[in-house]
Amino acid sequence: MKPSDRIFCALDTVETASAVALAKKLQGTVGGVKLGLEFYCANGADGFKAVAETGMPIFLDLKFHDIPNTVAGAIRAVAPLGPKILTIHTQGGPEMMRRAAETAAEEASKHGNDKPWVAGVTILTSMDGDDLQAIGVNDAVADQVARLAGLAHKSGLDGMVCSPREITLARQATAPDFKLVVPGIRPVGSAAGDQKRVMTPAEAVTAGADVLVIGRPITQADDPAAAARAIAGSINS
Ligand SMILES: O=c1ccn([C@@H]2O[C@H](COP(=O)(O)O)[C@@H](O)[C@H]2O)c(=O)[nH]1
Repeated sequence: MKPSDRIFCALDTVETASAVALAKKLQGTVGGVKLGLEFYCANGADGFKAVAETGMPIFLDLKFHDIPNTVAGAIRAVAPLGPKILTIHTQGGPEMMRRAAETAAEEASKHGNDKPWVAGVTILTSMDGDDLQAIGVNDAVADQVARLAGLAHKSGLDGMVCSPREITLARQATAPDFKLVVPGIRPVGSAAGDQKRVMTPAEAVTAGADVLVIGRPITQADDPAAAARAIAGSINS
């Protein structure tokens, strides 16, 4: 796999036209784009379809977190769009994750699409140990991520979302082919912003990340395609 193919650029905007323009500019410099809550709440399925028309593979990052029946219904609703990756929260528990995985597989075959990877979000990369304690989780971030990783794998998910700092332990708690989707990526010199558990692109790939999710270091650059190329180059070297 080329280093650039591992990069999914987060298009966090409410404007379909900006997302489409950026997706076009990034053609050939990244493996796909990510549409998340901000974009989908503003533009819904029509916005998704407009970006999909550029030909870019799409990671639909809606982080479903609800009872099993509701999450299954949400997956049925977005499955016809044919996303390459979908996210749910692992904290919804094993039954919710099982239903999500089953539903994604059934719906993909019904609509003639490739089965999306269903990836479980563990602990958001914007959180640290103090944030976990504040919500009543007294374990260290690493221990909680390892627990959720094992649960996600046993529940039939295709992969998980974790910070680059937990890649090694996530791999140990799952399997060699379990997809590790990794935000919290900051090239040397980039502002961390609200991200608390970060590493550089090269460090994350060396540790074993399958997909690097990178937003602002690309989208806020003067030349986003050049920024994406520089990131891919840093992974290569
Ligand atoms: O734990 C998580 C889960 C998802 N994200 C998403 O990734 C991007 C990161 O964007 P940057 O601009 O590179 O910080 C963003 O869309 C988040 O919603 C995450 O950061 N952490």
